[in-house]
Amino acid sequence: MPRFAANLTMLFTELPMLDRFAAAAEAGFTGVEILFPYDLPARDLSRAAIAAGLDFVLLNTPPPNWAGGPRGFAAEPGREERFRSDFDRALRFAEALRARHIHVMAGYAQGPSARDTFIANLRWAAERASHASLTIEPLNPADQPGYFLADFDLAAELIAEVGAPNLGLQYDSYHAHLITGDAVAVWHRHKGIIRHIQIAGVPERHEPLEGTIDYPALFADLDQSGYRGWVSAEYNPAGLTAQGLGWLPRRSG
Ligand SMILES: O=C(O)C(=O)CO
Repeated sequence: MPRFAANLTMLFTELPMLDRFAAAAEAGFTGVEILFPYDLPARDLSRAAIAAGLDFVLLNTPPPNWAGGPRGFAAEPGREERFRSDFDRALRFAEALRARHIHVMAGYAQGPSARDTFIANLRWAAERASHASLTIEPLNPADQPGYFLADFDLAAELIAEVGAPNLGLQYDSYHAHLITGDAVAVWHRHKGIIRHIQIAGVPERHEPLEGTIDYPALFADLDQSGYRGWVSAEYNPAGLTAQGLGWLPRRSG
């Protein structure tokens, strides 16, 4: 079985952030991620993760107002300086939290200049954080209209063009389904460069229980394919988080 992480931005929101760590460990998760952890001190988050015995798996580069708002701006021409200072902030958090991955968010821009800007920013970030693992993730255009990265083949192309060993693909089955209609095919097509996985039920983004994607089969396939990364639960629970965890194999470590 893969290792499972809880996305604490979306799961256990019945509790204050620092209490979500213990709840995730109690539920059987062995790792956590937070989309935008920037409104709490990194040392408090780190202490909570250590106290709960959890690995910190992933955080995102900050959006313009740190903990909310649009999804980054790495592909936005003219905002390179802001990208760099915010990337350094993400890096400081990632180091304090010993986070496995930093997800570099593209932001909202289109066309060749956005592509060039994204590539240049990714090259800069990959070199600056050569010891860190960076990811990029296509988001579906219904949820994030105008987001630059909404295509898995484009993401693969960009990763090849940047050519940095520490840059890989973040595959979210929910976004993959909404973008292509076949999330499992996306996994098979791109598994060679996928270094982080997020899951949700489709199309509602609730629990990955039943429906369009056969998750037990996908988990078995991840094992057979030798996937060594994390699988993160990034969904909006339909009710209380703990009541919807029937899909989670109890021992995921
Ligand atoms: O912003 C989103 O919807 C994401 O999936 C981030 O990982």
